[in-house]
Amino acid sequence: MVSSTILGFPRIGPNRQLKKYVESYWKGSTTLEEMVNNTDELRLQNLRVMKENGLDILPVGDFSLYDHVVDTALMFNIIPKRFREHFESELSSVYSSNANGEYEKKSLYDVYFALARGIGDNSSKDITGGGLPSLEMKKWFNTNYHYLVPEISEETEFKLIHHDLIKQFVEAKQLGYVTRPVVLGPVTLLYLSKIEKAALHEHNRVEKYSLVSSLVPVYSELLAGLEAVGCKWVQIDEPILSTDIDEEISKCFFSFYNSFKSSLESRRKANSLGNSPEKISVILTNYFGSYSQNFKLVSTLPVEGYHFDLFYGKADLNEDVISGIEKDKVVSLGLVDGRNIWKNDISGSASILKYFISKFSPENIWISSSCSLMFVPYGLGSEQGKLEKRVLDKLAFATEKINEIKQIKDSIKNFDASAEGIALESISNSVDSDLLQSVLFNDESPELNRSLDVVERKKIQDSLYNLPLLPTTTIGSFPQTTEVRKYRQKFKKGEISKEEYDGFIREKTSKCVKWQLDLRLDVLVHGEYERNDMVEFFGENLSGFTTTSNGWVQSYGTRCVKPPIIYDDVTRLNQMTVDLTVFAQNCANKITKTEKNKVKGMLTGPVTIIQWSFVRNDIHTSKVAEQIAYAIRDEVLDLESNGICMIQVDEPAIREGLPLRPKDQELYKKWAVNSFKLSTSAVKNGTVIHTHMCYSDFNEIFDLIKKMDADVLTIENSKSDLKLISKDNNFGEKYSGGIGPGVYDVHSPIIPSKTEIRSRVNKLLEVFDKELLWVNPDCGNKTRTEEQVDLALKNMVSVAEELRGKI
Ligand SMILES: Nc1nc2c(c(=O)[nH]1)N[C@@H](CNc1ccc(C(=O)N[C@@H](CCC(=O)N[C@@H](CCC(=O)N[C@@H](CCC(=O)O)C(=O)O)C(=O)O)C(=O)O)cc1)CN2
Ligand code: MET
Ligand SMILES: [Zn+2]
Repeated sequence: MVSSTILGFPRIGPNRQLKKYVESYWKGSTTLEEMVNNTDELRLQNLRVMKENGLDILPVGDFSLYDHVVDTALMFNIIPKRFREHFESELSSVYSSNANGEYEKKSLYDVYFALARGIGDNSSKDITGGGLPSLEMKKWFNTNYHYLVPEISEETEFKLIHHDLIKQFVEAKQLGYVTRPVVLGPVTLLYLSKIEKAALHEHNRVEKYSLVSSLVPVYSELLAGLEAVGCKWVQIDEPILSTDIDEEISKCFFSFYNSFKSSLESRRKANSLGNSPEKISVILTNYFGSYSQNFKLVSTLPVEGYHFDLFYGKADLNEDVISGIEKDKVVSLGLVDGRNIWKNDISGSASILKYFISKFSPENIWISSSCSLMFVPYGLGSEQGKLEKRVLDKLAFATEKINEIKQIKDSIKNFDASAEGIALESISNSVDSDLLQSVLFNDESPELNRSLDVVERKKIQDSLYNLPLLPTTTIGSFPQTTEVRKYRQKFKKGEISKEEYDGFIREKTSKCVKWQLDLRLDVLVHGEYERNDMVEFFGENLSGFTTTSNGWVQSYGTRCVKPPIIYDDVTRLNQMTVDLTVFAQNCANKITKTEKNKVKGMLTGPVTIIQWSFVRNDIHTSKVAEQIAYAIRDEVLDLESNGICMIQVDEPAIREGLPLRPKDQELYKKWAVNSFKLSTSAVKNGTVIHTHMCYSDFNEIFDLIKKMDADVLTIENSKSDLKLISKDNNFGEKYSGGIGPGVYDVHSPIIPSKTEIRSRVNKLLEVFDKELLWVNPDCGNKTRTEEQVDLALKNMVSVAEELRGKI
């Protein structure tokens, strides 16, 4: 019989309990023991829910207190030097304890949360002094989840420093669950990691992947440990297989999986006590796309099964791939979409399943989710009676998706493979039709282009606004304090009136304008106090969207987002931001008694709205982008006609949306760029269009950024080691718009010193024309405290003012 399973389940709990449990421990209002008990209970609750909803095999090790990549790094002792030194005594107690037995638990949690959050946060009063920066955060493939980047150096000594995964397996087994531990694979781990320059003579990839041989012993120790306690299957995640891997990475796969197999075999021999347990099997797991040509390599690896993402990797429903699967392998079919919230087409899924049953033995087939279900909300329970029925009827969140897997399994009960033939053509992909009809695919359309180029526009803009050299600005949001969130919560619950809520937001906004003027910032913002989130807010204000009351998804650590759902055609019903932006501009005019300081309008662009929402899948995404772009375009024009002459359209997710394989990227780039241009190009040449990006590698999307044709680009830069401004790139010569690479990292609670900011600006001045350079933080201020923002911006403005006289 086929088995039902999933690759992973949401960790945050049905009501974001993870956030509450972990954050209250950080604040010191609960003890470590309470936090551990609470989160253990959450983890066990997940197992119960998975089982009750019909799964045969449950994942373990998919749960995490912060992030599964940092979990893996810590388990294998990948701890950067700054933390190893700081926690020397704690770590030695961990190392000296018997990994099987009890180690000093607190020590390891301290190290873990320090890696994730850094040391020197605002829980200590020492917010200005140094501190240890956390690991860098990066996007997990093309999702809005962020993982922590492990740092490997020549001093890294891979070793298995605890046995928590084995303990979790045993615990689940004792509770009667059949489970499959989930482990991040070695090649993907290296791919995601940062190799400290010290480890390499040249920053050289060959050496990075050669480290894989040192990972063989730790993985084989872990798997041998699991085998010894009766574990039959382990899921090794290698989503890097959804990208085009090169020769080096292919070799790395080949060498790891082969050496690992023999290493495990020697451990078995060494440990053999007569009654050796059944051998553990590996299911190699790829998701977010197809294996495509990588399957040739994969099919030669000594693993016992493969997982296929049959939602985003439908290309694998192909004779070449399927004929490469040996008959005795397990095939795990990712039939239920782990990235989106629409109900499954059960009969379509059943057809795919039937096809596989006609080729492989049912005992060797698993029905699964395309990827972990952590990218969709926990369950529809709390939406009942709140969401419109016609929308609710179309949805399946994580819990319902498990149920769908069971339904798919049940639907083939009476299927007789020998009687009913299923042709491959009947289950493989169809091609999109009338795509090219959209204005987004017509580069020359006047709707997409401004009448003057960026250099000519700058001349007009300079004459209008009289900004100083190195103008200072912020990215938009100001702190979303507990007070702000409480007011919004009360308003949503009906405890305060709309008038009272609006009054409070205006008061915050006017104070924020005064604050910025006191700081002597040149271009102001209104602060975004009225927004719960930069995407959800627009979802609440545009037609065709709906928002949920509890549809949270983890974005990083304990931070979550509530992606809106796009279920119909999108139109703008009313002005969304004009009132408050004009209010902020009037506040500024009143205070300065001039119209000198401009307030920048603040909107989110179509690509980011799409990327951070759950999008309908009955039309091509570019069509949805076109609809949103027209709505934003109307808003931009209304802001302009109400006197707002600088307008920022944020596109932080533009890099994240880039398809994983180069062959799919051109189409995306076209509609992504043109939907931004459609949103912004209707304004007068004197109106300054800003855009903002973060979590992007500037190098990778430079051409795309240039084509967007914004007047000013502010971009995250401080965390990525100033890669952007390395002189070799010549960006200074190639980019002719205004540019504001962030001069400090807003995601760290540590206050940037003037020295640090000055050194960054000076480096930027070596690369970019001083007439084009802006001075700003690298992202919005919403997650910081007001005190942190005040100190950081004071330093930033002071540096800009000093330098103006000197350059
Ligand atoms: N969608 C999206 N994706 C993004 C970003 C982004 O800004 N938006 N930024 C990047 C980084 N990601 C981030 C993701 C989340 C948060 C974040 O701070 N999230 C908040 C929730 C923000 C929110 O929507 N809050 C709501 C709901 C508030 C809430 O939780 N209320 C409490 C009660 C109020 C209180 O006492 O705090 C409750 O319901 O229990 C609001 O403000 O209205 C959190 O998890 O804490 C920050 C950055 C990349 N991806
Ligand atoms: C994740 S990008 C954030 C841009 C937004 N304007 C803000 O300042 O919060
Ligand atoms: Zn940002």
